[in-house]
Amino acid sequence: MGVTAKIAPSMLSSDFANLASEAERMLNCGADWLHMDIMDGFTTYDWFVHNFVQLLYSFVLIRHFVPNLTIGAPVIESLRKHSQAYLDCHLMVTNPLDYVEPMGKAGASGFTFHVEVSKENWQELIQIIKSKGMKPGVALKPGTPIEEVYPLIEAENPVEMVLVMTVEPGFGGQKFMPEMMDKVRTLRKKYPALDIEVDGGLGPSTIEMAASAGANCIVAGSSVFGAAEPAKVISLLRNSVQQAQ
Ligand SMILES: O=C(CO)[C@H](O)[C@H](O)COP(=O)(O)O
Repeated sequence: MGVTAKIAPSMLSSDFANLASEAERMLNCGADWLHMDIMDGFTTYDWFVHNFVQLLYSFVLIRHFVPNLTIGAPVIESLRKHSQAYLDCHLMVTNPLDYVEPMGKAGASGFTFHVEVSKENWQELIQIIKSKGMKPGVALKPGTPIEEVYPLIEAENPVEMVLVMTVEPGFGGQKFMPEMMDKVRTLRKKYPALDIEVDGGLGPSTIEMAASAGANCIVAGSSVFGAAEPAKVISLLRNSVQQAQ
């Protein structure tokens, strides 16, 4: 396949009050990356707008992307002071462009934005993300067809990773959606050297499906942080990806 396994514990499942030591613990357990979920909140009002005013989507009436609030650039900046790890940042926000500069300054390593909110400006986004020294990635929600990311992979200045969401974005601990594996298989067949990340519900019981479909970057939150021996889970995830290649 020509891609390497990257196991990225989702820090969303960590003890945020002890983020630096949780990060160090994961790296000592064998993590390659630390996955950082940046979310912008989603109120009842936003839900109404999101669901009933879809036609006005392109006029930017959707104010928030997910129904949860997590961390932002200040937390990335704080963590960066304690760790040289690759910080794989997943921006579940409506206006990713607003976050590029602060996230770059804070020390993010990867900046993955959502295709659903970047239809008009993905070229500009990729260019600015790269100019700030970050690796650009594009993510898609379960309901978004895979074809929507092809132009971003085939562009002259392309994204370097595709994140296939295997749960609805917003919360850790949800059930893995096996039907998303068709997207991964299609991507892997079409782009043998592409980094393909999966996120949501990954753990010992679901990794075989993701690995055999062709995913090489594995985000895992509750299965790693909830394990008595996280190192064993990380090692199992890595072995599954390597054996599938
Ligand atoms: O992006 C996310 C939620 O939007 C999380 O990274 C994801 O759900 C990982 O958590 P878990 O492994 O517990 O499902």
